[in-house]
Amino acid sequence: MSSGEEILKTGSIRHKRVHHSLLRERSQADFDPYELKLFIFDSEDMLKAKESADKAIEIHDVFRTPSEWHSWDREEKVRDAMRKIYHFHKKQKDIGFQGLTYKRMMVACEESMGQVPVDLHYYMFVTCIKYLASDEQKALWLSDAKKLKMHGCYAQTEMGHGSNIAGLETTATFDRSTDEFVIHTPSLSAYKFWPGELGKFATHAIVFAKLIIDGTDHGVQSFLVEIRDKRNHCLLPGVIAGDIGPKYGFNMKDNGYMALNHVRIPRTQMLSRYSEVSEEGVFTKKGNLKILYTAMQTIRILIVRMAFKNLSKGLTIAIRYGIVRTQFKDKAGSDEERAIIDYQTHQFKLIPILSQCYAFLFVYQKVSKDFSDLKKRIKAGDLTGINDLHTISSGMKAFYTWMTLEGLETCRQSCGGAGYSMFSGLPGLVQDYAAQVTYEGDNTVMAQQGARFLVKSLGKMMKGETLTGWVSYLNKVYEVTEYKCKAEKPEDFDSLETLEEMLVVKTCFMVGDTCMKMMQGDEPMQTKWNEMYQQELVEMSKAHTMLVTFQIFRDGIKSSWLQESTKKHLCNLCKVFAAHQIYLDSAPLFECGYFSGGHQKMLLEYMKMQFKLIRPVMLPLIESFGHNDNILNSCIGNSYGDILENQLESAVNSDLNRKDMFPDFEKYMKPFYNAKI
Ligand SMILES: Cc1cc2nc3c(=O)[nH]c(=O)nc-3n(C[C@H](O)[C@H](O)[C@H](O)COP(=O)(O)OP(=O)(O)OC[C@H]3O[C@@H](n4cnc5c(N)ncnc54)[C@H](O)[C@@H]3O)c2cc1C
Repeated sequence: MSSGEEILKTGSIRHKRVHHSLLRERSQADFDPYELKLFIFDSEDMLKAKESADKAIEIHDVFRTPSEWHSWDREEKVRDAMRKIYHFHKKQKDIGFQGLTYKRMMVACEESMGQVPVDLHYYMFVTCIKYLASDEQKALWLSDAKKLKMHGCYAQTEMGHGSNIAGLETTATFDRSTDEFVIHTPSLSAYKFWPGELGKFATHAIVFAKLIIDGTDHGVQSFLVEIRDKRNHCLLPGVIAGDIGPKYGFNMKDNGYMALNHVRIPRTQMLSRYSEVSEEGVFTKKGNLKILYTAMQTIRILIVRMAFKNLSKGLTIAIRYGIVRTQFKDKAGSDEERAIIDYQTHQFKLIPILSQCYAFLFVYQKVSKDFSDLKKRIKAGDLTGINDLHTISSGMKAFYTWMTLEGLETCRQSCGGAGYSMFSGLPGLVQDYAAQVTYEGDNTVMAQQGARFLVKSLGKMMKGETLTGWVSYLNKVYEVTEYKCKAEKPEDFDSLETLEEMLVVKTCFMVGDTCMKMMQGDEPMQTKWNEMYQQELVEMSKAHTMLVTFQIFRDGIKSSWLQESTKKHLCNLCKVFAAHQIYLDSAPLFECGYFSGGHQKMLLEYMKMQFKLIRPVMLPLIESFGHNDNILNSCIGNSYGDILENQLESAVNSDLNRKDMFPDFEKYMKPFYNAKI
């Protein structure tokens, strides 16, 4: 048992006592954390929405997630999610959200509720109707979809075809005699596999299938197919569907499989904003298909948002735990153990992730704004910038989700054994997030889209065109690779201009070198892309994305309305972001002769200097993201710094402790103890 003095030092949720180290670190903020919080949530309105949602959740048990949630099976988790979304809809009018739009409430609540059985419906199905349906179709379907009278899923992936959408096998054959399409799954590899909400819930699916008219293949198109009878929720004739079973994460989601056996739908259910089939069976394309990028853009922006939301959750847990958890006495005779966050290696683990978290936040704000400007331009018929935004967001999708997954795993490891317990909340974060590197375009494939744009851009530049936008730095591609680093001591790296120069030189060298290789030799382009230089292409795509991220982060800080006292810390994080990216892979800078002996060591020393500045404000910087204890649902990352009582309580209440004796113990184990076998 602990002594009275020890007890007072610990955080305790039960006794509403905050750990003294967290109190000290919170009071250490030399900037206004509320101001930063306001900035993160973008507006007072949004922050208020979030705070109202938090309050409503506090007073309504149904929204709260108990610690036992971590050990629930799939069925319990799905039921919990259904219950939450039902009460959210039902009580939205009288639980303190008054005056806020539905969308704002939903955004404010989504994190507290976790995965619910309608998010794919809203993010994918409703978005598809908005972007792919004709005006007449929208008038028919959109309102029902928004009200959930129609619950839809997005059925693209097949067992045999994921990244290569052109290879999909499901067919939609036009039958002129009945004015219908016949949707059919011709083989095992054509089974739809993975769509979220298909397994148990969806009444409708947007099915991606090859359009066949009179034996001619017109490529993949999308079709609205009713799959379950709304009266009894049974599958309709010709539809075979179900849940795909347990997964690495996302286990509260009913990802499904589906085969369609000659299912007939009216001709008018082909989504016809960009292509259409007439009664006579004439296929026509209309509008500019590039506008379709805007549908993808909505999801990609959401993915950038999910990156900093998830990283900030993992970091809130890891930083609080790092401050409260102590190991080893530093000085002989001292009673005090050192907080693990004060070990240099611990700061090396967490501070670069904190810098990435803020970088992604600034990028999210920038691309959201660029996207809404782009949508206005598109309405006026101007598509300028659509390619640029599309390709930079492919790279962001790939590299941010990879970095976030790695960052979350690092947060988990930084909590030692406690981070291995499901009750810490960290394994669940890693597992659920892991899907993001695969869905919405596998990362390796996305990274290559970014690379393709760079190769094309360099080609244009070499033909004499002046590049603009995010690739404008490539205008000086060969000139900058002649630069030499002027740093003679660690302090010389302490300038945003110097750090940008390093990133520019590195990217130019990688892009220039790879593109040169792509231009030489007689091998077919496909061979060069897929067999000879694919790794270099992906690496240069990363370098480009990191450079653009740094630039957006830096410019965002400069142009923000934040006070200098806050900007100073964000600027330090921005410097860490750049220095860490170079430190992780400085080989290209040595290869092109920009770096010489000693520079890597100086860079390391420079990062140590930066870490000293950031360490005292790590807690207020991360707590500004405002994740409350219900959202984190972590026995080690709560706002009280209660890592002992709470951890033990979670353990005591866990599944295996509900029965004194394990089932079948008497039969299989007891005989050993009684020497009977
Ligand atoms: C949790 C989750 C939810 C999902 N939700 C949906 C949904 O709602 N609707 C839906 O339709 N689908 C959904 N999917 C499916 C998802 O979109 C696909 O898994 C994804 O497109 C990748 O396809 P695949 O699984 O067939 O992998 P593959 O394309 O077979 O890729 C396998 C591996 O091969 C590599 N690879 C593939 N092509 C190349 C290449 N050209 N060069 C180099 N490497 C390559 C990839 O990098 C990957 O490592 C979901 C998936 C998950 C995990």
